[in-house]
Amino acid sequence: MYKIRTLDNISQDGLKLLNSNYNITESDNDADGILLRSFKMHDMDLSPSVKIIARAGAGVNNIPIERYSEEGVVVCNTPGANANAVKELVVLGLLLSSRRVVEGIKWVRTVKDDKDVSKLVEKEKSKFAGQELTGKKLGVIGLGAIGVMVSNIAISLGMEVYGYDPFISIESAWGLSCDVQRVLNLDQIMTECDYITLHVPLIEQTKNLMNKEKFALSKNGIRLLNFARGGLVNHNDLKEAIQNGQVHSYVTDFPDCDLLNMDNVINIPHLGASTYESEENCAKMAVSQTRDYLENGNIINSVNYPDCFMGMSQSKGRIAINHKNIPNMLGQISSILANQNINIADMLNKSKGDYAYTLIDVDSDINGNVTEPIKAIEGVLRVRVIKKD
Ligand SMILES: NC(=O)C1=CN([C@@H]2O[C@H](COP(=O)(O)OP(=O)(O)OC[C@H]3O[C@@H](n4cnc5c(N)ncnc54)[C@H](O)[C@@H]3O)[C@@H](O)[C@H]2O)C=CC1
Ligand SMILES: O=C(O)C(=O)COP(=O)(O)O
Repeated sequence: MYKIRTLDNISQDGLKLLNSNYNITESDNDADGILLRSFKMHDMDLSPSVKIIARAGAGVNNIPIERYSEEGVVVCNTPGANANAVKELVVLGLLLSSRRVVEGIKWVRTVKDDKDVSKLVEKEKSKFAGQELTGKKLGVIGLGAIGVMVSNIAISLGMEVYGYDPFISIESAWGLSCDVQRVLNLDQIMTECDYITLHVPLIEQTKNLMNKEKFALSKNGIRLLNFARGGLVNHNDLKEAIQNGQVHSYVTDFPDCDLLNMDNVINIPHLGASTYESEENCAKMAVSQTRDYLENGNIINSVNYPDCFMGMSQSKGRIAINHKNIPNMLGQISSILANQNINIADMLNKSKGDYAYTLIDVDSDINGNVTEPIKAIEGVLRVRVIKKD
């Protein structure tokens, strides 16, 4: 029986995929796997029972990945599962920053008791005139699952799209419309574009990516959209850029006290991924990845350990070892197996950065004579025996 802890609301359609071998636990002390969305885990010490953390979503800046990696815990996310939902909200963001609909709706509420609303509307509507998207230049920073979709839909809206991503994946490059213009440095996006939208992860290198220096390069009156993370934008610098007219409007999915009452800031309460479809997609992926890891040792969409897939074990037993990516690990593991006269039927060893994973199918039962010496190897972080059903 496996125990799963949920730290956020996870779609029931996903949780339904947990079969009768699974229980949801309320306790922090006995979970095998954790499912979460944006819950901040930085202050959370994990119980040694936890083997996998699945983020039903894309961003993993709410998880202390390095610390958990050292504990041999696999952290995975669900790439692309909520991208369409975010793309659609970005389209709304482009429109909200162009057409003064928000102010218009607020104003209409103030005149709702007026006897001749329609006459008043026609008289006052010029106050809320805006601009069109067609023909404007859009800079897309980050061309991953979301950035590609946003770029492509902006092309169909008639925008001129400039894309910047020095680390673009082959898959994203294939998915990107050939009408998107490739930009090799961020400054070009700043100088060329009327609209800029951010789709990069929040990591050390992207913190305050939008700052005083960047705003100083921009045209007057740009529209900045942030559906990625608040920390990508330096809020003090943004305030100044709004005050001096460089930024006409800022549409963000990450409201912050500093900006709540500012005109020209449209705050959305982190709704990018909040559609039934996206919540279901993310939860289903997160649950199935969690199950595959717990039941078969397969790693899918991990952000800290290498992806490894050997299907279901057809052998007598399977042993899964999370370890540091250092020399002679395989040599030491296989000699322990050899000493116990255990034959290796199949094996996979892969690494990702400082960490590695070894999955071995063996033709004999695995017991403490094997697992204890493997655990004692320097650099081994976790050893798990997975039995065939
Ligand atoms: N508002 C919301 O509800 C949601 C927000 N997000 C945020 O959006 C971010 C992006 O999501 P996805 O597109 O699904 O992720 P992704 O991993 O598919 O794409 C991220 C892209 O950013 C690029 N990148 C990384 N560092 C860069 C840099 N310094 N400059 C330019 N490009 C860089 C990567 O090469 C990659 O192509 C997430 O990390 C998350 O923070 C994601 C989903 C929902
Ligand atoms: O997937 C992401 O990165 C998101 O920001 C979505 O967050 P949520 O699952 O809506 O709490």
